[in-house]
Amino acid sequence: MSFVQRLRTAQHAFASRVCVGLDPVPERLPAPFADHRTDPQALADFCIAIIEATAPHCCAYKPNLAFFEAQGAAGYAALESVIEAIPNTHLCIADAKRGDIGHTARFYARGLFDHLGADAITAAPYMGRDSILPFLRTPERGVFVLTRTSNAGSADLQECPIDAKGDLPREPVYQRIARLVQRWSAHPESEGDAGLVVGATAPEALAELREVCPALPFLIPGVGAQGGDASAVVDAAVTNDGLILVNSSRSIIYASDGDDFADAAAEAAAELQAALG
Ligand SMILES: O=C(O)c1cc(=O)[nH]c(=O)n1[C@@H]1O[C@H](COP(=O)(O)O)[C@@H](O)[C@H]1O
Repeated sequence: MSFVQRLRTAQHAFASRVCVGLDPVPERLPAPFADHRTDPQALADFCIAIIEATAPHCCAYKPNLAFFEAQGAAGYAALESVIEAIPNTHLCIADAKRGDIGHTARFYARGLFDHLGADAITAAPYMGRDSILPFLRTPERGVFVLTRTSNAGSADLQECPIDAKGDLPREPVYQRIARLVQRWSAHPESEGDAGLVVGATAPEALAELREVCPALPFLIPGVGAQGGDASAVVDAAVTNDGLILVNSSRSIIYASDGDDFADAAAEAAAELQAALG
């Protein structure tokens, strides 16, 4: 089954468009971990408790590799056990933000898909088609390409106009990225699915990109801690064909710093699930 079909199935099964972001910061681990916050095993135990509590309210998890790699080899082992704990009914998006020449990208793909077992990954488009296509050569997997990101500096490059080229119009860089991702997705060598990463903090860009790419799945971070509005996201980006997967990390996993952290995370995930309809 294709990545998009699997995502659709998971979204139906849990009636949820929520992706829970797993971005564990040792200093922020809740009270039950107070005595061993710097132990990478605590990162794993915390994330696994979050997964168990939030599973009924979400369809996917997005571990961001940075938070695990920061702990070295033991942190990477923690990441492996966290990914293993994600139920088969849910998808795993490895937030790795890769982007390198094709030869190297093939090995990134191998590590993330074959070794870690991610269902999809995130990648940066700066190096163009041969940096993305290797991720699309794996059947049943997905790659979400950074298109219009949620952060303060996103406009520095992404909103710059870019000249017309061939049948591509003059347009802002983020729209060009979307058009190119659509082409890469339809490339004869592509066996996986491509999608866009579009921040919830720019709902007008979300709506524009939905016009450009009516059927690509969108991974949408930026609700919760970054202030994006869930209902604006739904208005801008939901269509019959185009799935949205809305990620929130801090507002769910740190909903409480007490003994009730897992219940509080479940409640925060359920609230986002309800807000996304
Ligand atoms: O690729 C991403 O997931 C991503 C893209 C983007 O434009 N903005 C963004 O915040 N992210 C990631 O999404 C997560 C957002 O975390 P919270 O702000 O805590 O919900 C982090 O892991 C970010 O690295």
